[in-house]
Amino acid sequence: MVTASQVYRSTRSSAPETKSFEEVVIQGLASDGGLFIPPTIPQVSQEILFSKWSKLSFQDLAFEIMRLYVAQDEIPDADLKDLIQRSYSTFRASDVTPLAKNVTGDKENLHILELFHGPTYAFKDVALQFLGNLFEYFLQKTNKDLPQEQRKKITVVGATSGDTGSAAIYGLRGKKDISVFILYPTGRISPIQEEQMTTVPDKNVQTLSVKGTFDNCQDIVKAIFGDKDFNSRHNVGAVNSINWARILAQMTYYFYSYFQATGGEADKVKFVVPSGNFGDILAGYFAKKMGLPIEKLVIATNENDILDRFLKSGTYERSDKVAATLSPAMDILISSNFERLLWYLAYENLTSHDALKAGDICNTWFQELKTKGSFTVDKVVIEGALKDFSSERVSNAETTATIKKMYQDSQRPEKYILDPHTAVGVCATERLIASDDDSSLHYISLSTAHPAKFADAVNDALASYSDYSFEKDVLPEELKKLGNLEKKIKLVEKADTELVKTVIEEELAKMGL
Ligand SMILES: Cc1ncc(COP(=O)(O)O)c(C=O)c1O
Ligand SMILES: N[C@@H](CCOP(=O)(O)O)C(=O)O
Repeated sequence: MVTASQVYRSTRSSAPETKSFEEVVIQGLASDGGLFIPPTIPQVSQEILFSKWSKLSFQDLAFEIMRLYVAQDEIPDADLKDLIQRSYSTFRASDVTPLAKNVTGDKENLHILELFHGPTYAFKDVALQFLGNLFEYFLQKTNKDLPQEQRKKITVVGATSGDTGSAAIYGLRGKKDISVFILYPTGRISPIQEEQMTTVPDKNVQTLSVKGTFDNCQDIVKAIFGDKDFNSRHNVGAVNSINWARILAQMTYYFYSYFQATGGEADKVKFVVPSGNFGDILAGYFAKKMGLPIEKLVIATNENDILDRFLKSGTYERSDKVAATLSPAMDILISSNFERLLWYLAYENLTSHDALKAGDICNTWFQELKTKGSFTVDKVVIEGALKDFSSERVSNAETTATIKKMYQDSQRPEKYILDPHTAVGVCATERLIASDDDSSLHYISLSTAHPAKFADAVNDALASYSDYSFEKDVLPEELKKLGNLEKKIKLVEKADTELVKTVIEEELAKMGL
């Protein structure tokens, strides 16, 4: 039996058709340009949450959550468990996403959720190790017993501001019937991020360094998905958080860390999430809507603050003026996943609770964004958003000051070193702790990357401390070796969709897969 939360529809569709989990994972982006969502969010009772789920391991919890969104017919229990076990066996931490509790001592209840213990040292591994195995699983089923020339092949095309790219590559390298093309903005990712992506020798992987911004790369990827001809020739697949499986896999750590922080009690918890494309925090929104009693989800942005401005003004505005900040993976002005949230806000606001009408409204907003460069939502929509979210904007100077402050003041462990994205979140968290002045609240601040990935920002903040050494205190052995490996980069001189498509087809021919 398929339940209501195991079928999907596009955020822009006003037609009754729905899709299966497999269809949305393989297709990535809906053909009308919208994103896939489950119109019904499953509900988990407080009884199940606190007497059952709070006692589960990360992997068992992931299974319980995913089961609600994936029908048995599509992935039977044993296969889903196996996919989960294999995906998290590559992590360096046995509990996958450990929580550093009370980092600043007992008074603040400030807990840091370390999401960087996967193969590429960023939170993206949590979802992309799983998505890589999921692509392989579905392809193996489809291609079983087919001769080579009839096998279905997927061409993954993704955009990265630094972390998604390497996590996708490590999730998909060497996988049969899959080729991977990752676009990144030339000169706007850190040297280690570039080394991680470009030193992978597998034949099925190619990085494309594009002259432009991350938003340009993301626009090209979306245009490629919208190109019916190209798509039917190459079966384009998505690894960005437009792919629903990314959001699904990220839900687990909201539940898991909540139970770790509160000891399994239903205490008040705020999650603070360094945000760019809005995929990470959206997983928290689903956890909250499923019944986890989250007090608030706090969007922490750097100086590229479209989300913060939207919550304050109700106007979502396209702009080309992306600032290069100390947290470059969040240098994003168009946050893909915001569209998913807007669909639910439109839906909740309709007294008829009509999914088709919600699709219509969402479509109108995004057509306006395309034609006029902005759209404005009603006050009630913003009021709806503010029930679940608040936002904080953090400057470069505050980011540096937070890395320093944590190094000086942390107690468990001492001299805790933050990456600049995590520092944006921790700065926002410290602000809230001061303004809330409520010792019963727990704060879980998401640590989205290992500091080794952002040497310049970390060294700028800490170089003046005589006992600090990046090589000794921060850089893992595994990352030290990357500098000696050969790099495979293809430069794309202009952020142009046609040019990128041509390059992909040339490279695909060379791969000969
Ligand atoms: C290190 C890091 N932190 C935060 C973010 C923002 O996450 P999201 O795009 O899901 O909002 C990203 C990139 O997405 C990232 O790479
Ligand atoms: N910060 C990301 C940008 C892409 O976001 P995604 O979550 O939609 O893949 C990156 O590091 O690439």
